[in-house]
Amino acid sequence: MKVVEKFTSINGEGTRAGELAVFVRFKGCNLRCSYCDTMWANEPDCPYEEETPEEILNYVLGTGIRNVTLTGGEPLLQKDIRELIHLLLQAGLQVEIETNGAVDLSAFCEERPVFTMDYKLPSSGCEEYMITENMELLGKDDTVKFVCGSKKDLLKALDMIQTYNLTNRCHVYLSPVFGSIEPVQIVEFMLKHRLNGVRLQIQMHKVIWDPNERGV
Ligand SMILES: C[S@@+](CC[C@H](N)C(=O)[O-])C[C@H]1O[C@@H](n2cnc3c(N)ncnc32)[C@H](O)[C@@H]1O
Ligand SMILES: Nc1nc2[nH]cc(C(=O)O)c2c(=O)[nH]1
Ligand code: SF4
Ligand SMILES: [Mg+2]
Repeated sequence: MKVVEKFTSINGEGTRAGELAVFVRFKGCNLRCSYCDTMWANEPDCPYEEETPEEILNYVLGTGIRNVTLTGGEPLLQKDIRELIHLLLQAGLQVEIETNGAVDLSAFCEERPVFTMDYKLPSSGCEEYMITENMELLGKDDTVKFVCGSKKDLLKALDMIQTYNLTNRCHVYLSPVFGSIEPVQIVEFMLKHRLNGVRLQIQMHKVIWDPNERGV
């Protein structure tokens, strides 16, 4: 598996935000979002370590931390990702996958990690690649995250939340594209549309550390 970084931190996003977590970031992505904060990991010449699922499991176990986030890049494109998920779950770890909404989740639903799935909005430039059938596969422990950079993005997120009845299906987060929309604009939008059951999320690691810092 192509690993570009592994580190321990607090999870800055998602339902376990604020809890300790181990991160494994994989190389490569099938999208190119306008705002991507880890584009470096997607570049063909990005250095990586080739690691087996067993080696990754041993690293994770060695940290003594029980939450594991697999991210990237797009983690679900790694050839051995199912084997890795299997090993981590078997070890009793809490496994979260950050995925981009452009990979069919049906292949990953037997042995079930927690999915934090983006729905890429218009300002990402990648909305056309969204597999909306994935919405039907999500359950109460999963999350749909809308990373919003504009008013148009917010309106599209509202439309998707209503169309797929998302707040009754899973967790729903609105998160600003870091630095390009004021969080207060999202709060005002939530108030205006009475978005009960939806949460604003700010990436905590970008507040705690330099926003461009890697490995945190
Ligand atoms: C870097 S991606 C990796 C996982 C997967 N490729 C995806 O897009 O979900 C992890 C999360 O960071 C979010 N993200 C990336 N760049 C961001 C930015 N500039 N501001 C806020 N969130 C960002 C993505 O939308 C995604 O939810
Ligand atoms: N601290 C911290 N929390 C995170 N949660 C999701 C991350 C990601 O890049 O997917 C991330 C990250 O890069 N750092
Ligand atoms: S899908 Fe994720 S990793 Fe890929 S370009 Fe978009 S934000 Fe970056
Ligand atoms: Mg990140």
